Amino acid sequence: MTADPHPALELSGITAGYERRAPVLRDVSLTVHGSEAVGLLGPSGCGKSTLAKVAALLHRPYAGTVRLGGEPARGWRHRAPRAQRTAVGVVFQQPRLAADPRLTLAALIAEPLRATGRGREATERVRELADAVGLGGDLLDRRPHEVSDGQLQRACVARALVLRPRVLVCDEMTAMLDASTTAALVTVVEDYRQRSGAALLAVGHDRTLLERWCDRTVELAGAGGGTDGEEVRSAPRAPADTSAG
Ligand SMILES: Nc1ncnc2c1ncn2[C@@H]1O[C@H](COP(=O)(O)OP(=O)(O)OP(=O)(O)O)[C@@H](O)[C@H]1O
Repeated sequence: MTADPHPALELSGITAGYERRAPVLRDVSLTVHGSEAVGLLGPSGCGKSTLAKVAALLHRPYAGTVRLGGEPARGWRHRAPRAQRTAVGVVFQQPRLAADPRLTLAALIAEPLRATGRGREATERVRELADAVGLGGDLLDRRPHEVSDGQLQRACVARALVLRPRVLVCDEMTAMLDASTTAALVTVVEDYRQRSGAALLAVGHDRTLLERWCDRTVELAGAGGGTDGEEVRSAPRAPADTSAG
């Protein structure tokens, strides 16, 4: 790949952990260029989700730098500047933990627009995204407890795309889904990326899926007490096919 002075996402020397305990990640670096899809693999507990949260500005590392489009992160969680927070869309593994149970699916998808003063765009954008993720009938009017996990995850993917992020972080997005919902949601993300040129960091355990889906995969090591260094293994993409099975 030619030199890219402003990669979509650049993690440099990230050392991160929880409550000042021993770091889970030590000096991990990873760059995802615009339009690139990178799959992040590694054993359970090695820190993949921690790195995903750091990338999404949701977890402050002990040390290291996150750059979005070349700009260093200027805060974490709600203290991150709006322009940086909204540049990253995130989908988590468990939609029930991520979704406010009081909101209808329509309100859930629209909420980032309303929170950024763009509520007027909500009706059209929700309709557009609901079509894309396959939420039809009265599903948009239901609350999370009235829909299946797969339907709720479809809404969470739509929500992650609603502000047209430059970077998407999908943390085990498909781990709870059946093969056809997995294939549908991967297609939605890929359609969005092809149209927008957004970068993707996809965390998962399903090596076959990530190697088909992504341009390359990287592997965090992990054994005992944290991940050191960066790309332990990097595999090229298998022939294009985003189906799960
Ligand atoms: N909120 C937290 N507080 C304290 N420790 C945490 C917290 N979240 C994760 N950890 C610990 O950090 C380490 C890395 O967790 P993380 O979820 O990043 O790993 P992972 O590679 O995504 O695992 P998995 O593949 O099982 O989802 C684990 O030892 C975990 O117990």
